[in-house]
Amino acid sequence: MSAPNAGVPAHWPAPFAASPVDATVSVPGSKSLTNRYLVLAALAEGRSRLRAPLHSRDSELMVSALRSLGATVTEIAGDGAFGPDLLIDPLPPAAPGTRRVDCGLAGTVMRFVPPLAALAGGTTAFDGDPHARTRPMSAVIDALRALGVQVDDGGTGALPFTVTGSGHIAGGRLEIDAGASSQFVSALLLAAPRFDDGLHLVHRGSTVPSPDHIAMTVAVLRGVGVDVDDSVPNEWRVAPGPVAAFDATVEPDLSNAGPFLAAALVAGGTVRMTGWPASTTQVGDKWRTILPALGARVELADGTLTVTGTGSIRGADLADTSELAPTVAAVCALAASPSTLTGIAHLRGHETDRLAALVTEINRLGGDAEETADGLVIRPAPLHAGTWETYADHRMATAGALIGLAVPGVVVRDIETTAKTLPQFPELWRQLTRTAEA
Ligand SMILES: O=C(O)C1=C[C@@H](OP(=O)(O)O)[C@@H](O)[C@H](O)C1
Ligand SMILES: C=C(OP(=O)(O)O)C(=O)O
Repeated sequence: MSAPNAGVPAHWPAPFAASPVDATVSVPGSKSLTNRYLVLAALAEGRSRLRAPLHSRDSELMVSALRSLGATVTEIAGDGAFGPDLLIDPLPPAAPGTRRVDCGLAGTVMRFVPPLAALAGGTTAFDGDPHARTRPMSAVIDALRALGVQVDDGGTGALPFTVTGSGHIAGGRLEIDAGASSQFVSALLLAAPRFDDGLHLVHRGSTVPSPDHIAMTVAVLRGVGVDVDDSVPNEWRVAPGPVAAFDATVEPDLSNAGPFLAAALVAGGTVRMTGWPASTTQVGDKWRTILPALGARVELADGTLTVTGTGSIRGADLADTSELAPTVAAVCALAASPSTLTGIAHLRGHETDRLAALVTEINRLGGDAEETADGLVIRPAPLHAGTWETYADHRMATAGALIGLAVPGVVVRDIETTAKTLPQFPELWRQLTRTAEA
């Protein structure tokens, strides 16, 4: 269920803040948690309930994929402010036959669902948006083959491909190179309790990116009774065994909270984000250290994170910002001193090549951004009006909106691409800026 954005123009004039913002904001559920819970519910021993889940393009693609494999997903009224809860009845013991799965541009769908398709049996054809065909996939394809699953990809190592499963996977020891995406590790760990012998996964290669997302996978697995040993760096052991049916409430998406929180820094003023968890595995919890490094005051009290701009934005050297990087880069483009972002080379394989996209769009508005081998250098430069291209990337869209808050005349093309994880973005952004508009 996506909130309608009727009347949102293809060329969206980003609201400019003529005065400081002062707003209290809530955002819908975490994409990463919602899609992990959905996968585990499909493997569970009975009916699970997901409270306050995300309803967005990525979560709907996951629901459709699981339904096509034979799971039942039903909407039921709940307490969440952004849509119904979900009841999930797991995959049947065997699902022979053929079906198609549309991955859209969702990394979680294209990486997490193929192992499930192998466990379900039958033949599943995977494809997605045009850019999805260029996203790294070969580690999952090679892993499935090493586990004895037939995968036909025409030799590309990418979408589109077909998975033909026998309905079970023996498992055991497996080596992969997860240097291009943490989702390769998460995909295999999530399915592993259902492998006959479990899984001993070993990563060989350059550093695995986005380690917080792997920690989230391990925590969610443990939460449904799965025994996971991650005590050795770059190795994970998942014991075979049942996945307990569960009733879980999804935390708000702290990565999507980022642009709203950063608005306090960019426009000045205060933004209060409700529902901030006391403890979490979401990478977005890093806003509590990133935003102060860029010049904001941040306070967490009684589940509300309050961010206050101090009137100046300073640059910073920040490592491993993962999916937060586009928002961070937008703030850095408005900073009074240089910034260096490192540990994000793998963003070249995200929804678009985010390093190239950020450099192109920041510089198009008069900025001074440069790609490095593993990130970005952004130096102070006065920005001017212009069009901000989004490349079908939700986080490029929100980054453009953030810059438009401080620079009059920024027009974001295809703001509706935010529907990937936050269909309410244009409306929530409008509410945020209402107090600050000229
Ligand atoms: O597992 C997940 O939910 C995600 C893992 C990360 O992927 P990468 O490791 O490819 O960065 C992150 O960037 C993505 O937005 C979501
Ligand atoms: C990289 C992202 O998404 P995906 O889950 O499609 O990889 C993201 O949301 O920033």
